[in-house]
Amino acid sequence: MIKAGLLGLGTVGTGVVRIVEGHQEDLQRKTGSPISIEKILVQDRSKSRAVSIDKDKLTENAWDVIDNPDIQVVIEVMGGIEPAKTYILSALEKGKHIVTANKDLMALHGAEILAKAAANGCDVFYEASVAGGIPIIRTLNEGFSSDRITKIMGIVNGTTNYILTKMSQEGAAYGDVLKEAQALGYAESDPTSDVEGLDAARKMTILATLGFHAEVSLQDVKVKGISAISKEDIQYGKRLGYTVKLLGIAERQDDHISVSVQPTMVKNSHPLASVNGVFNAVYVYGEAVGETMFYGPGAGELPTATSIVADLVAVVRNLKLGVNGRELFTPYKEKKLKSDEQISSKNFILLHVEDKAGVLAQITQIFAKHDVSLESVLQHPNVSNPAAEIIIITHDANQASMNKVLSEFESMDVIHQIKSVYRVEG
Ligand SMILES: NC(=O)C1=CN([C@@H]2O[C@H](COP(=O)(O)OP(=O)(O)OC[C@H]3O[C@@H](n4cnc5c(N)ncnc54)[C@H](OP(=O)(O)O)[C@@H]3O)[C@@H](O)[C@H]2O)C=CC1
Ligand SMILES: N[C@@H](CC=O)C(=O)O
Repeated sequence: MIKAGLLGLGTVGTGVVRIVEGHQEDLQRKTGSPISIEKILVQDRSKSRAVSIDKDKLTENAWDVIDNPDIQVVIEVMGGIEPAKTYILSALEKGKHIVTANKDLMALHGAEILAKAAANGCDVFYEASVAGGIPIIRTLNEGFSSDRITKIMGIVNGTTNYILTKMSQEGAAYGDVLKEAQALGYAESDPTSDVEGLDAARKMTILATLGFHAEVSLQDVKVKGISAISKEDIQYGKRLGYTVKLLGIAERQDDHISVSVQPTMVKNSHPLASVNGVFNAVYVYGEAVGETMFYGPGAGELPTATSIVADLVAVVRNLKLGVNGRELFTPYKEKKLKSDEQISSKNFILLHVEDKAGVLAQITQIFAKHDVSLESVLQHPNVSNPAAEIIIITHDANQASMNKVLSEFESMDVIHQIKSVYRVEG
């Protein structure tokens, strides 16, 4: 019998209990052992629970789990940095294996946790920390171990994808859809980290580190969330054949990497454009394999718990073989970040401008001056005031040139507002 301890019995913890109990027979066949959840840490034992559980298993004292000599695996699904970090490091010191869904912790302190695990011969698996039910970490570590990954592009936050889908398809108001996502258990306890892109940035830190084998830190990720996206942006995107998505984008060229999270106009023909609702997808480009994409639910009780219990199975199999602590996938390459001159993309720019002769010529001259070539220009009269809206799609342009163009636009009288600027994919 393998005994596991659970730190947390919220959305994900509840799913873990359901799967371990509901799939017990299959789990035994797959691992050769019965698996039981022995002890569960919660904040409040008196709270009613969504799953029926023997009250004696619940504790408000973390050390009942960590110091329990019968428990071999600790599953951390409480979230946050502290006290989760202290509990995980202490459990590793006691030789216990860790399964966690905590992307905040793995993005910020993954290196320290993996080093402690290596020193103690322990496993640390964190499949559920990125893209909920999609086994993307195992795919990068194992499925692509023979290839050289050059691009990882993902819709890795279910809450924002749910919000953008409802805004785009139903014209729903941002605040109402956010409340729905919270009620469905998708959003973080502080949903600001979802909508401002931080949750996605943490996940991209993890994916870029594993995909490029260099220790990418959260500070390396340029982050912009979805709170400034307007209905106008979504509508103009639609007219031109694009869907607005919050994309995490990690790229590598000649060993220089860039990682960002930003609202992006995705061409409707690109497979990421049709990933809707709480679904996530991760597009991976490998030099040898070419284009691949992995799709599935990115959040929610049972999808996330599926990944957690799969990690638990991996720990138990390793225990049987006596090989725990051998699959820690620590980075081995020096990290070199791309400069703005090396980061290149197509761009969507929406300008509010004065509607008079020669304005378009002035604008296109600025692009030409900085060597930015244009793919299309659309002018639309704004009925509410005597101005016009100009939507420009550029060809691939480097970030440094684009910054110069935008900075010149800011000082031009004929441009009333640089309304939006988005990267374009596809
Ligand atoms: N929800 C999702 O879809 C996904 C979540 N994750 C990650 O999984 C983790 C868990 O998320 P989720 O289940 O949604 O979180 P919840 O807020 O639903 O649950 C947290 C659980 O941890 C317990 N807990 C929290 N802090 C403490 C503490 N200091 N001491 C004791 N117990 C504590 C709570 O106890 P009590 O019940 O008594 O309040 C609760 O049972 C997070 O790291 C999250 O980022 C990852 C992928 C998807
Ligand atoms: N809040 C997250 C939950 C999963 O990581 C999301 O919405 O994707």
